[in-house]
Amino acid sequence: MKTSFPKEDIRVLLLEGVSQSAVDTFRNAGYTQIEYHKKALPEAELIESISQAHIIGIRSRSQLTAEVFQHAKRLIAVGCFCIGTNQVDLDAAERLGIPVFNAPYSNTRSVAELVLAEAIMLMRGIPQKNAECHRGGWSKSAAGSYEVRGKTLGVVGYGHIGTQISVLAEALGMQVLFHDIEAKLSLGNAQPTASLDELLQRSDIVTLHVPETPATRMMIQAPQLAAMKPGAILLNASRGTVIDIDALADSLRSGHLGGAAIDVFPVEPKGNGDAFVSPLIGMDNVILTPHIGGSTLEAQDNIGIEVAAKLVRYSDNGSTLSAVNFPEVSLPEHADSRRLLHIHQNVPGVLSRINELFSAGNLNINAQFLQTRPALGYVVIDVAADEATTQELRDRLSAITGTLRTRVLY
Ligand SMILES: NC(=O)c1ccc[n+]([C@@H]2O[C@H](COP(=O)([O-])OP(=O)(O)OC[C@H]3O[C@@H](n4cnc5c(N)ncnc54)[C@H](O)[C@@H]3O)[C@@H](O)[C@H]2O)c1
Ligand SMILES: O=C(O)CC[C@@H](O)C(=O)O
Repeated sequence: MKTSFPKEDIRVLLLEGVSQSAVDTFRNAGYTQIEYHKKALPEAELIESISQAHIIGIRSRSQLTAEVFQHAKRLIAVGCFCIGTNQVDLDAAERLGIPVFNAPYSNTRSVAELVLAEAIMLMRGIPQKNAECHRGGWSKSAAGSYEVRGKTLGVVGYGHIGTQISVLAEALGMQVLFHDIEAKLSLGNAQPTASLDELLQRSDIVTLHVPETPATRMMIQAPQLAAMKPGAILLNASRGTVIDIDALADSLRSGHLGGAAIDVFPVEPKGNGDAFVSPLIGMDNVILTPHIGGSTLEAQDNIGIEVAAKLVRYSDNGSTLSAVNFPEVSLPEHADSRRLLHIHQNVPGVLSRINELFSAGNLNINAQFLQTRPALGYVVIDVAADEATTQELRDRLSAITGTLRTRVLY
């Protein structure tokens, strides 16, 4: 479809080595200006690049702060090629009328598989045995080595990842407890606990699958670690801010916890080759991985397609379905129509002023869809008008008080 702003002029900035499938999705949709970086950019470079970009795609390392958004004068949309969106100031993006998209499901199975594999490895003491063999040692013994069958797994955050782990763990013969702030339907025989503390006290293995929020920051500190069973195992593939990492190192050093597998850290290197620093380095009973819980080729390939397709859809047709910070609107295309987008502060009277413009011009609206959030309204309008009239309408729509952005799509 011919868009009013030529696709070849739309600049797409892709950072952090997002999958080639994202690049292919943009190219197949007619987007040719794609700037691709394997790493996250340092802030000054990010600001420079984002000031030219219409669309940006990131993973978990690029911090899109309110300050960065101030420089993003041309930006129309953000794609997080991952689940977490804590690296983006979603409110700042909303205030500027910029929708943010993510991939809420595509890597969840990969995380679930890794976590269960780590649970089994740690229960057998394999990380220690592996390290000893590499040092030329030999310690053939069953001491401290257990099956996971019959053990209790505590899942904190019973969402897309937590529930999959729960089902797979039951298939291995484990008992599953879970704790969530929302009421959740138990899958299989999993049981909710009355509190986080109860889960910590009753579980042999605890695995964390909460998002980064003010409530989950430092959710696991020294008292929570002390509440866990002696010899218990802690797994974290959620966000590095959820655990007090120094307290975890102390607990492991004291021998209270039996082991840990940590994929996410309070401070992570910006890219491959940069130094990794952690108080957990050198502990044989700790599996350390470089934030790769969701990094399988299958997951990254699917994420690339999913998020790029959402960005293309928004850019081509205005659909904001599944945006995480924006009113969700999707309107089928109408033959013989031109499509206008109007993003505005959600204050009374904007829609009536919009519609007054159309009736004053004696213009027929073929379709209209409005959706609001507390701070923001988004209306998509299909109008029977020629190109010049539509552009003129756009100028008038832009002058309505409270307008944040307007676009003529086609
Ligand atoms: N290591 C990786 O590579 C990797 C990959 C994917 C996701 N993640 C992280 O894992 C997190 C979880 O992913 P998901 O797909 O399961 O998300 P989800 O949104 O489906 O599930 C999160 C669950 O946590 C619950 N929750 C929120 N705050 C809570 C609190 N204070 N106490 C208890 N429960 C709380 C929610 O109600 C929800 O059920 C993501 O937000 C992301 O940060 C990491
Ligand atoms: O790919 C990444 O950088 C982040 C992966 C994961 O933490 C997510 O939130 O999906």
